[in-house]
Amino acid sequence: MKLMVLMAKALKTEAKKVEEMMDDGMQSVRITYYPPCPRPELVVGITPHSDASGITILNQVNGVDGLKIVKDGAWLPLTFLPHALVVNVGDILEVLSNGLYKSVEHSVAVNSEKERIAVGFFFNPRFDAEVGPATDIVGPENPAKFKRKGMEQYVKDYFAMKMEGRSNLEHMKIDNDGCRQ
Ligand SMILES: O=C(O)CCC(=O)C(=O)O
Ligand SMILES: [Fe+2]
Repeated sequence: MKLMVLMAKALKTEAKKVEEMMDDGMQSVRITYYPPCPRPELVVGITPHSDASGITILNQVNGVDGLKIVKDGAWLPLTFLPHALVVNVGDILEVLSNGLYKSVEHSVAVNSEKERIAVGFFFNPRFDAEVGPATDIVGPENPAKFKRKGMEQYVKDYFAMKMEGRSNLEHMKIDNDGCRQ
């Protein structure tokens, strides 16, 4: 929550609004177990996606790497620093910032010898909040790039979609000509 509010402050948006949006928000945890595979190049641990969340905090519990992110259009394997957590920008923060923060596309490769265990904590707005660009940063100078919808609808739409690249975010985009899709 604090992190999300600080990131919002950096956008010069009203932090109080973000605080209200996230207060008592939906939080979830995903624990993923990646069994070793002798031919890791033939399998994927998790297919490429961006998280639908505001932010995600990842704890790579047993120190086995595997996370990859897209940076400057290319896949980059990550090494977690010992005892460090990784913080990912999710789709909601990209929408809220009207595209200033970019949600990170990521995937996970499996290890040929070792199992991998990771725990992801997903921080989201409250169910009755609205997901959309912060109203105080959009205007004629910075037209909204994303649609607005209630968090409940956003979650329903997300689960109705295949987890594939940044498809969730594409869904939220407003047409280039400014028309709502
Ligand atoms: O295993 C990881 O490090 C990442 C897992 C992940 O991307 C997710 O649960 O959304
Ligand atoms: Fe993820």
